[in-house]
Amino acid sequence: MTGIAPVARIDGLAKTRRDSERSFTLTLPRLHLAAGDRLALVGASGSGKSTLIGLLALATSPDRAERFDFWASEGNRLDAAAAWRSADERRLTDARARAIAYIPQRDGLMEFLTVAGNIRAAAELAGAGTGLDLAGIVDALGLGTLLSARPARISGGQRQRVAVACALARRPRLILADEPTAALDTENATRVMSSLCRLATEQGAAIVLATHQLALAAEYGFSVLRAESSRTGDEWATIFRPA
Ligand SMILES: Nc1ncnc2c1ncn2[C@@H]1O[C@H](COP(=O)(O)OP(=O)(O)OP(=O)(O)O)[C@@H](O)[C@H]1O
Repeated sequence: MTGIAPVARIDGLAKTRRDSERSFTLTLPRLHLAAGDRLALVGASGSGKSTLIGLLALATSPDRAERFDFWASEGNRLDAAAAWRSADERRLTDARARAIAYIPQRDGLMEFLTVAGNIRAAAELAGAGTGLDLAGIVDALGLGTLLSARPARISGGQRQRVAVACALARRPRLILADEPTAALDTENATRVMSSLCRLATEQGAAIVLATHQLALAAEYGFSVLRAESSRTGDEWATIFRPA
């Protein structure tokens, strides 16, 4: 994956999680992402996709990172490996808030705000409210008639499109999506994926998508990092490698 504007360059990343019964180690030898890239993380349940999303979100600290550079804007490189080593929470939080949007499996909307209120709140929280083309995003996602509705009154597919609108309204450089279409039927999954991909491309954002739906990811031109998992006794391990 190469491109003009880098978003993340990660080499030699590792993270171990332990509980009383077992340990799980995730290794990511290399991931270089540029603006406009589309990458799918594919693997069985428990193989570490969500853990990797947390690492990419600058939310989970790596145990080892030979290199972990993140560009919150063009020309503005954060050495996240150094920031984690020195516990520089402020710089990590700032980059995360400004440049990374997250779409969960179920939408995470604020029930007490209307659809329009949710989208505006997402933009304001990321400091992206000024000059936001709210109408363009709303039109592209077919949400025009729903703006004054509360989330409880709209369907699962519509809610997920609002979640995509919230992510895009933040004008992120990196969109992390954790199985965003898993709870949707085929028609709604297609609608969410096509609008997400088209608008992210227009904005120049990279997308990283955790998914079991390899066919859907292939259809939208995602390259694939596959989880290769192994087990020795109570030690589990996954390496994410290009498929
Ligand atoms: N906070 C934690 N403490 C200890 N182990 C954890 C923690 N979170 C996750 N794990 C373990 O890490 C491994 C990877 O979990 P993760 O949720 O990243 O997988 P996943 O591929 O996203 O799974 P799914 O597709 O089911 O969401 C699992 O074995 C899980 O038990």
